[in-house]
Amino acid sequence: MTVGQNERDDFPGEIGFKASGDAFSSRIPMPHGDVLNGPSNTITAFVLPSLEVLDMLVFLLPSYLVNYLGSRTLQWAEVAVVLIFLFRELILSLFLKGKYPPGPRPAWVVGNAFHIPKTKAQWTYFQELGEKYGPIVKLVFPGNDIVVLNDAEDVEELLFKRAANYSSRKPLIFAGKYLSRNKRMVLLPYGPTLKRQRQAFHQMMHPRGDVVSGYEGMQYIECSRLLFQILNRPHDIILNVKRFTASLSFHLAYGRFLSEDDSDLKENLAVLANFNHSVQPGRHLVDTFPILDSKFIPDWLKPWKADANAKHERESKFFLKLLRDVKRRMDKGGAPLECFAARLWENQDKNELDEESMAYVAGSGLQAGTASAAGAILFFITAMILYPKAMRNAQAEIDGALEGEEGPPTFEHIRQLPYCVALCKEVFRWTPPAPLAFPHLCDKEDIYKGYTIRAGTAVIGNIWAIHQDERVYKDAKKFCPERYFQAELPPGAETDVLVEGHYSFGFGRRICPAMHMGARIVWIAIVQMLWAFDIKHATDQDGNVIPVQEFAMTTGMNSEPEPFDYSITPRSPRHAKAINKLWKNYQTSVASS
Ligand code: HEM
Repeated sequence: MTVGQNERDDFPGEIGFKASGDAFSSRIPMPHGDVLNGPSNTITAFVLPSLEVLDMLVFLLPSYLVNYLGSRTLQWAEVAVVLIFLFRELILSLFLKGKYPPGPRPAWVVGNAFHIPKTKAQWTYFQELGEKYGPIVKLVFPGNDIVVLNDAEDVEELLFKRAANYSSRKPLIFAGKYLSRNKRMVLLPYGPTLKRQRQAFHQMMHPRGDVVSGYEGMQYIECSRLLFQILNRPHDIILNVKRFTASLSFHLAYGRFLSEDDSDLKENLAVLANFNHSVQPGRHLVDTFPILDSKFIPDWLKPWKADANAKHERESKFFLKLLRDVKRRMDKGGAPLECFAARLWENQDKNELDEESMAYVAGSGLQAGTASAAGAILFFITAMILYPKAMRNAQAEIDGALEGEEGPPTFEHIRQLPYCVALCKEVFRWTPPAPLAFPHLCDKEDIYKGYTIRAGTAVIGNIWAIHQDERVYKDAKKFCPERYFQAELPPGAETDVLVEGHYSFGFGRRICPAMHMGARIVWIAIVQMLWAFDIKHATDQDGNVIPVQEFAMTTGMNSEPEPFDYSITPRSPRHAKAINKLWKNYQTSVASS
């Protein structure tokens, strides 16, 4: 079946994209070309499955014949293989050429599985494919295809406008069925469970009587801790930034500070590492060949299952402990708790979520907030080293806005800091912290620009490539806040402005449900660090500058800069004094909490 365009959004609990009429609003104003929708091609519905059968035959036939019919028939097997091969090539050239998006030629049986680099950033590989084959590229994987979209126009059409068909996720056996027991939001297929979880997330983002700004108090506390720690342990910047985002996410999720002995932090990072590891493409064979999970295969032949179950036990215990602790504090009475988990307990009946699902919703908040925001802040630091003029412009703007105030800027200053707003947006564009977002799944066969996209295809929006499009972003490789600069922000734009003009928070109905919160976390950390510190190249013993390699970044679902050398120093003794004073004040409230 071919899916119609612009199906209505009937999916409540969404924030971050506006349903205007039948279409989703676009992140970037793009010149939309005509979409060349061809008719549904019925031949392909039969031809492609037949090709897969042929591949299977080629793979299985020789061993079958040798095993069951004896070695004399081997010659016949060889002839059969050659004939099937020729027949397959004929079908390919006669019927399929041009029906599917182009891409690297798949190998038999394994398709393009071994073409995707494991160590090099996958987004640059997909970008290179885009340059070679055109913006829409197809890769063949056993079990399902991948279509990569390297152009904003195609992302806008498929992932936003046709979101009704492109908002699911590929079912993952290891990470989804066993490790997360089908409760982790980011892996949920499109359907009622996802709807309930996103609805719950939406409520959490709206603390009592106010919107995301209701969580500002804890953001100031964690920011002042970050500044204090950088001042006192400047060599540990990566750890300091990660502790900041983990601590803040923890605070937002459970309404308390991380334990002083770091046990919460370590457990959170260990659980997060288990998950990130298990969703890497090709990590578990069972996700490529789901038949390996068949009930006819005994458990002792599935060692991966015990591994997934053990990891589930660990994370579920951690998330449940934290959730129940919030309930205990709520039952004790006193001031109402302002955190995600408290919102979940209050709305338990309305949301129809069981206890473990609630634990996973709050846990998802904790974990998703930790990695992406840290990546963005670390990329900001590399940008300041490489583009000192941007840093000086931002600092001059901050100094002008504060007019002799003692402390750092707050959210109240956002309208007076349009250059800093532009700088933060440019960080999201220049080096998106989740460069491939998370693959969406095509539910029903679709035709787009004359290409068939089969049901079950994973569709990846390559944020990296889209953000490097020279037609939209001139000198795209350069960090240039000026491209976003608006001297005056439109009234009421404070919440939206940071998430507009780029795709760093993903697409359509799976767009990051905490994008406003995430963007504000990055903004406040950036402006307070700019107020407090000068960030520069490090120098060696002879005073030579130690270079920082632009775009040297880790690969995986989330990305951050590879370790780099830097120098970070307080801008003046006055700033150092103010940082110490601020943290001392907050420390008293931390100690009494
Ligand atoms: C700079 C900060 C952040 C960035 C850049 C970011 C980016 C993203 C991206 C790219 C996705 C995938 C979207 C897609 O599939 O199209 C995502 C999903 C998600 N994010 Fe964020 N995020 C950030 C902060 C946060 C925070 C603070 C939270 C929680 C408090 C959060 C919670 C989630 C969740 C639960 C999902 C899964 C949504 C779904 O699958 O339906 N994120 N985020």
